[in-house]
Amino acid sequence: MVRHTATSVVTIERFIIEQERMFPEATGELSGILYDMALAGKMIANKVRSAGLADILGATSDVNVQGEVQQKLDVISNEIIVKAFDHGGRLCAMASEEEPDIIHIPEGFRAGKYVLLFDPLDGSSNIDVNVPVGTIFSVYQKITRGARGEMEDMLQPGRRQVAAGYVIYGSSTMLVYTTGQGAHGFTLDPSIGEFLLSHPNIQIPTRARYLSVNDAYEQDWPEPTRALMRRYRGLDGQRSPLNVRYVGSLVADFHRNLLGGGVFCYPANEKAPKGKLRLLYEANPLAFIAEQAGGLATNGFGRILDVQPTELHERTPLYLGSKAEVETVAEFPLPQYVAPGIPERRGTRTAAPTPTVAS
Ligand SMILES: O=P(O)(O)OC[C@H]1O[C@](O)(COP(=O)(O)O)[C@@H](O)[C@@H]1O
Ligand SMILES: [Mg+2]
Ligand SMILES: [Mg+2]
Repeated sequence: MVRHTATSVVTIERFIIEQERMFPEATGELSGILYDMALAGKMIANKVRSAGLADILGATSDVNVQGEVQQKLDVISNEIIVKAFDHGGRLCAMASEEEPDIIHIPEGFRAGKYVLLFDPLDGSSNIDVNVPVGTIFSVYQKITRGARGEMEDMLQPGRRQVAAGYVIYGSSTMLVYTTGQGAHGFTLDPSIGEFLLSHPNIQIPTRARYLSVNDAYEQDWPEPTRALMRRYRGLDGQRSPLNVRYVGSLVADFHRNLLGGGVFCYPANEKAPKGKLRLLYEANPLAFIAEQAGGLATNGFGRILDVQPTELHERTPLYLGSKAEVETVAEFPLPQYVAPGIPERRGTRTAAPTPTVAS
């Protein structure tokens, strides 16, 4: 692998090709998917950047499968991604936060061997107030026979992802992705319209600085969760306090913690027994990035990437970020509102996930 520094002028396309060369059997289809995601990211960035000038702020009158009112930019971003991928011959199906069912490749187009799952616009509640938002994506290889993508191809444990990443639309637009060879960040240079390598081989700082949690839900948290948050705040004298930072856009909170060191938490509670965030297109892709950057991700009962999904839009409690802070979760016996979806290992309940080599 060619070694690059943050100052090398390397486009994402060139970087993807160099990574592909490490796999002589590669067909270029996965590289093509990453190109198309970079293109879709640029197109969405364009919309987000000028949102205040065009009539694309605000809500539609439609409610999505999550029961949330769709924002205009949710719908626009979803369309941009579907159009970027529905003809390329690389995918056999897609799934989106904004669509109830699998999105099949239209008849007449060659179906590829991969499936793509995505959150077209993450942090929708922040769109109208100019706070960073993002796009999150996850890619798997098809496992079923036949050309069409099936639900089984979507419901694979996160450890089987072949690629994952996100685009953050903040003070600059960045794309961070992994194919299992480290996590790498690219910054969009608007003057040339190119994503350039700016953060090669990201390593999440082991010494955490930030805690990202919405404590407006504190009254609904069970006692062990409150105790965990007291630990992070240094209130039980076991550690120095983490500084609280919460944007309310998962991508933005995760990105800060990935670069600055920290832990993001979205616990379950009686009212939300599985938390809020979606396993397939929010938790799994960021967990893959976190692990590739030396961090961890758990649902409080085990490694997020080992969860066997059962539904397309299933939710999960999420603790994600710096290794030591995520491992701390294991010290607090969180109540199990629902089965954690992780195959039981005889006699152990290990909240702290132990990353294993992808199978
Ligand atoms: O307002 P809450 O309950 O803290 O939830 C905020 C969370 O919801 C989300 O906005 C959900 O994602 P979407 O905007 O893609 O639906 C996350 O980005 C964020 O972390
Ligand atoms: Mg989201
Ligand atoms: Mg969304």
